Amino acid sequence: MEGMSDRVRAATGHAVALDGVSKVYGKGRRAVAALRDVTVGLPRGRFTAVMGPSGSGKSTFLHCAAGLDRVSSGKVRLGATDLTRMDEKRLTILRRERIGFVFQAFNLVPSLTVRDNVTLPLRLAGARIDRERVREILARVGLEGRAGHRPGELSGGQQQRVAIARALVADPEVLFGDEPTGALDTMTAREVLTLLRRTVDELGQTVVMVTHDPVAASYADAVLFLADGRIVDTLAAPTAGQVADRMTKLGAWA
Ligand SMILES: Nc1ncnc2c1ncn2[C@@H]1O[C@H](COP(=O)(O)OP(=O)(O)OP(=O)(O)O)[C@@H](O)[C@H]1O
Repeated sequence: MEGMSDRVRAATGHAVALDGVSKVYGKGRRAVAALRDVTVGLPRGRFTAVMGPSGSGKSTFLHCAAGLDRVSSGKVRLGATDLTRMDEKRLTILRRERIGFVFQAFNLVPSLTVRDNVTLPLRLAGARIDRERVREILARVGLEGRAGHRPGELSGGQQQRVAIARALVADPEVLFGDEPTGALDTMTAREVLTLLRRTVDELGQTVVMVTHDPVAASYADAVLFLADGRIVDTLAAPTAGQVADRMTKLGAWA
């Protein structure tokens, strides 16, 4: 019965929900509150961007939401699963099976081919590798014909697309991106953002992305604005101009 209600919940609502989440780094006089009582739901099948001035808590938010970092208080739920009650071992398995992560620095294994980089999470999990699915994912990210190449033989944009394929291969409930276009030139960044947008529109993927770039944020369905560890604003159907205005009001470019 519990499985049934999980599935009903899974069909709608929030892929990830934070409830009264605070995160404090360090102790005593050196303590830094990176998140302060954050309550928010990240809608399933949507693309959410997270913005805010430097040091506002964006990376901390992403890491807490993805189970990469522990919260100090409050709850984080992935679907119906409370991450804050899990031990390290179960969290590691959960991240591997249910979460995808894309970083600014791609984080590919240089000695492995594109195909082996993409299938690495499956092999680590001891899961069966469906060759047809791997082919399909490589085609989706525009890297058919590159499966045998190594990362060093690819452009930055292509390497990030390998990282996206690797993040998608286990069919994660949420794909998190921490400045995924931060190391790319404008044109290449657009290609990567278009790819992320298509995974939402065509696959129903949930995507949550931290960015500094108002144009990147404009690819999302909604933007959350953080300042000093709190969510201070949201914007639906954002344009780059609107996002830049809000960031200016937050003093982000000062
Ligand atoms: N490991 C840590 N130890 C101590 N303080 C930390 C740690 N990580 C982050 N902080 C502090 O927490 C606050 C939020 O940091 P966070 O990296 O989440 O911000 P951000 O919005 O992602 O910043 P940026 O845009 O500059 O990357 C900052 O004041 C930062 O100095």
